[in-house]
Amino acid sequence: MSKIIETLKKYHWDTPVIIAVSGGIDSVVLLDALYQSHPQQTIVIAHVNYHLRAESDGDAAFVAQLAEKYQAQLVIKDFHNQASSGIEGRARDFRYKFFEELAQQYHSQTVLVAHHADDQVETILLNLIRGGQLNQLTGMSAVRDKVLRPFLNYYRQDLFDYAQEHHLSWREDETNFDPSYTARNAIRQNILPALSALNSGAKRHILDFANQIARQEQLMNQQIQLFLPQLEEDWTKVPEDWLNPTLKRWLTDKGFYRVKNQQLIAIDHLLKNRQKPSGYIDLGGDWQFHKIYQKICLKKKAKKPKKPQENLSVMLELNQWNFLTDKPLCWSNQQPEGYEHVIKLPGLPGVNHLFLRPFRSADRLVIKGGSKAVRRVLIDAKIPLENRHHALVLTANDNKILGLRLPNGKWQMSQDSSAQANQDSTWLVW
Ligand SMILES: Nc1ncnc2c1ncn2[C@@H]1O[C@H](COP(=O)(O)OP(=O)(O)OP(=O)(O)O)[C@@H](O)[C@H]1O
Repeated sequence: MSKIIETLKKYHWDTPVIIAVSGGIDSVVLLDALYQSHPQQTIVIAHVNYHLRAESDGDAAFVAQLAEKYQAQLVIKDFHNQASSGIEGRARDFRYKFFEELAQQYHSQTVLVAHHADDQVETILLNLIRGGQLNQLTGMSAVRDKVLRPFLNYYRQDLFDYAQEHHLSWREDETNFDPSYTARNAIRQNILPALSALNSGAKRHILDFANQIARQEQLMNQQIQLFLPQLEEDWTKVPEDWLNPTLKRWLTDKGFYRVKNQQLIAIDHLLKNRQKPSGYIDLGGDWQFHKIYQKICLKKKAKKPKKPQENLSVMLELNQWNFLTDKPLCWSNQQPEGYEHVIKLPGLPGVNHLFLRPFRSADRLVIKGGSKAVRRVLIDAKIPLENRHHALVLTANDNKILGLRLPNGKWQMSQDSSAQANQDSTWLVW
């Protein structure tokens, strides 16, 4: 019995099985071998008529004949291309979406496609020259969701031999032979033959490398799984060499499959930059990667925050409640009782009003033995960059800063030793 049939016999599928048949030699061989190896299996043939070549309708008619020959059900879906570029990708997406719909409709867990070892080598080389992530060099997976590729260990020649031996006929796609048509064709027609002339084992060696990479990836993944919880809890706990691969996995787990190398490098720089305890990197779309001290997270790009007008200050009048902050705030000269939060202010003789306004870059708080820039206070209090503009300073007149209200609602007061708390004391309450 043919090795190919033996290979298929090893699979046990629930019925029905969906098989993607283009009418080309690969899928014709797969269909025949499926039929021979699983004679009791209910087979559903899925075919997409792309209407891209003059022969497209002929292909569909040929596939209909195959359905009769193998007593299979047949579903043909028409693809009407409206775009002028990116047809290949669009056609592929359309095809896999169609397969998934069919699988649901027929309650099937299995969609067979006939990619073989030569397709795999071409895919690996294509990915290699396009650039991207190392794991793309492992090529197509033998199983992904419901899609199964049982021929990845067989070369085109093996399928050709099978077709000859079993007197099969198939449709030829002339565009497959035109190297100017796609990069894949150029690899198939020119580059792989040239590589094989240099070393007859070239294709096998490329596949071997891909398998080794896949195994390394597996090992890396096992280790990365252990680091993922640490990354979320406190990224500085992840050993430096593992940070980048763990981040990559974290991003893909969150649905970011197409993060570019440049972006990963930028993220790496941001994390290691001690001068910048918080910051972000654009990931494309509306998303950003954020570092906030030891935490990392993904955030939707904030709509440009309205920068508070720096000169906008709110006057606090004695014993009047003010609603500028999330909890109403009052400056009072009456001994406060029963308030959750009270701050005692030094006597301010002759002062009838206080002001609350967004901080300015030159603002400084008085501390023991000197002063400290409000900007620095915010950094030391680990207020993320994007929240800092919510900080408010309390002033008696424009220059004398009594205190700072942090965006997290906490206060830091100036420690002005010249100002005595006395019977003229006032209080801030909220
Ligand atoms: N028109 C089609 N209708 C149904 N199945 C198809 C069609 N074209 C291709 N397939 C399935 O996809 C397999 C791969 O086909 P082919 O190598 O032509 O596609 P490709 O465009 O290189 O594929 P991919 O984009 O999936 O790598 C075929 O063996 C077949 O199982």
